[in-house]
Amino acid sequence: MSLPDSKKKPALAAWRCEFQSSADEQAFLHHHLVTTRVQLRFTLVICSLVFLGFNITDILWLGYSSQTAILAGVRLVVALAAIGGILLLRRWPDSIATTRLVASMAELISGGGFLLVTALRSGEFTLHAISMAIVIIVFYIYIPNRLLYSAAMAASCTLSFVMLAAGMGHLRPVELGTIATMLALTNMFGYVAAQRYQLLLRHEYTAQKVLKNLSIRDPLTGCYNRRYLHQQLLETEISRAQRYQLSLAVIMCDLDHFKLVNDRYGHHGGDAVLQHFASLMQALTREGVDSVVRYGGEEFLLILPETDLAGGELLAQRLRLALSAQPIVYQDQQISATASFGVASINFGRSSTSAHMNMITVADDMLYAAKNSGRNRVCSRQLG
Ligand SMILES: Nc1nc2c(ncn2[C@@H]2O[C@H](COP(=O)(O)OP(=O)(O)OP(=O)(O)O)[C@@H](O)[C@H]2O)c(=O)[nH]1
Repeated sequence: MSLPDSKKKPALAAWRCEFQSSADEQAFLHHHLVTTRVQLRFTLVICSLVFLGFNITDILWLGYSSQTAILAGVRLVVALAAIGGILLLRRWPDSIATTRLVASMAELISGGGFLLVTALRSGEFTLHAISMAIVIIVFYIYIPNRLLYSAAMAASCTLSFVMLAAGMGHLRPVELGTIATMLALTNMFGYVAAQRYQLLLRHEYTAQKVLKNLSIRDPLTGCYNRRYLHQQLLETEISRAQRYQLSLAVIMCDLDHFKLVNDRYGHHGGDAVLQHFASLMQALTREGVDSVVRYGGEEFLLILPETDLAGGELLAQRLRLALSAQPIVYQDQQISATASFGVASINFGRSSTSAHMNMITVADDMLYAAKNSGRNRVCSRQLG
């Protein structure tokens, strides 16, 4: 388990505007999923209403003709696809893949529908170019999708539009060139705006994570603090062990004669010993499973899920030996340190008592038994 670094910022890929680590990106997407779904639903509703609403302009331009009926059909298909997307989002609310699929389908179908409308109303390409610019902005900004997907959809839609305009629009070269340039610029500014927005969201997420980390950890050692232990950690681990009828062990440990270390090497020397001991505990425990808490000044608590008494004792002995085996180097001096350990474990599969209520107290009693019997040793007791 590595010592968490609250100042470390995850790297971002500039063009994709995603975290370079896919684990970080997935965590961010999950964190943002509810907002993304609300935004996507809102966009689908508004876009399909606008799409349907433009039926009026079809009638105004073409009257009641077979072309108008086809256009109405196209618009209806786009609106129905949007409703299908909303239903999919409701069916799989926790799926990032579904959200992306719906966003991409929305871009594909609305882009295709829009191109069909322009082809069927081919006399108004200059006006359609304005709508095309709006469609590009909607793709980049309002449909929450992977930036690369949005960019690909917007660019291919633009290209198809320009080709349609060239083939069917009866435009002079200068008009066609102006439309193409204007739409290329719209793509460029849309991309830049989306890029800034995506980066901003990820910076904000990183800042929130750093702040959360700072609020639950001890600044000197990087271990969890006692407030986090009592507010969340202990209850979470006990409930999980109870639910799945598992063993849970805790180790209370305390550096021996630490006052003497401070007296001899100064407070900073003492701090170096605390940091060394903390990083030993972080290194020898399971990352993402075990928790190391700074319980008091030079007292630490380890919470070890799915660990029986023998497992807890083994870890405590390993830590004890690792600490005593190697002196800590501090400003060209070597500081020898030892610690005492109290282990308590409970098996929720066998225990029907409320013995876990005083688990920490028992570990603390064992720690003082270790201190009283000479220090630099491990004492343990099974609960329940
Ligand atoms: N350097 C440093 N010292 C600390 C910190 N927090 C607590 N201490 C010191 O830790 C020492 C604890 O001393 P005691 O409680 O007497 O215990 P001890 O000397 O370790 O003796 P035993 O626990 O009985 O082996 C005190 O001198 C505290 O000032 C800290 O963050 N940094």
